[in-house]
Amino acid sequence: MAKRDVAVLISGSGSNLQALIDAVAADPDHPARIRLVISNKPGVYGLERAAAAGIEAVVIDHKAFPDRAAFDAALQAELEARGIDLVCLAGFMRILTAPFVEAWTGRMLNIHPSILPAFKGARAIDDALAAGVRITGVSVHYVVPEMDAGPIVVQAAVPVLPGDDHDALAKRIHAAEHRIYPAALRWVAAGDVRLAESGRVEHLTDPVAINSVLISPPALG
Ligand SMILES: Nc1nc2c(c(=O)[nH]1)N[C@@H](CN(C=O)c1ccc(C(=O)N[C@@H](CCC(=O)O)C(=O)O)cc1)CN2
Ligand SMILES: NCC(=O)N[C@@H]1O[C@H](COP(=O)([O-])[O-])[C@@H](O)[C@H]1O
Repeated sequence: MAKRDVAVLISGSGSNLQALIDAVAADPDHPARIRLVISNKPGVYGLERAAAAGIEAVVIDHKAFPDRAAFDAALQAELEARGIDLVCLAGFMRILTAPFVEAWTGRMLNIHPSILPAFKGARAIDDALAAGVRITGVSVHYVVPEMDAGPIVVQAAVPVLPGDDHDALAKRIHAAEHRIYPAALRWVAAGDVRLAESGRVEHLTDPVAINSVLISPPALG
């Protein structure tokens, strides 16, 4: 089966990008290959991670465009030029326009630091802390025009511990993200998980096997 050509879109540190890079590099038979990294911000550490992995990286600075549609058109041109057929948003912090997202229906994933639909948006970890929940988590979902409303591929629970501040919870959240995003990429790239015409996510592999591996929260602390 031909490998899926993947682009990873970032805006910052790129720890999820690194988790995807490491997972793909660890398996010569991985169904995906990361061909391109795109950042909407210059100078971010994720670009150094791409360079260290020998992956082509480009900056498409959203501030250089008059509006979202123009920025998204530049993204689309870059993705088409390189024959990308699967996009992973990994800490990519720009809301994308509906025409762009609809062109990638079923072929664009996002990692979000909450158990969606709870705590949508750019401040999910702080919002969970402010809400006083004892359990939060992480979600991988297909991207749809409505922000963080796409069909769920997989979720994992992450406990909120007494005394947690943003950094303590973020560390635990990231550890869970770095486990479930590589798993989700493998399943989608292999065709074990797909978005049906109905809008439902179909797990062609035994969903119990998938979810039982991933629900267990990471080690506490
Ligand atoms: N059309 C969609 N675009 C994006 C989605 C989506 O589901 N549909 N997911 C986001 C990722 N995301 C949460 O997971 C998210 C990222 C950024 C924001 C946001 O408010 N961005 C602001 C700028 C914030 C900043 O620059 O720090 C904005 O775009 O004006 C909300 C949710 C990616 N895109
Ligand atoms: N709403 C989107 C959002 O909050 N995304 C979050 O940004 C972080 C990026 O970290 P990284 O750059 O180290 O991968 C991740 O925790 C990701 O879930």
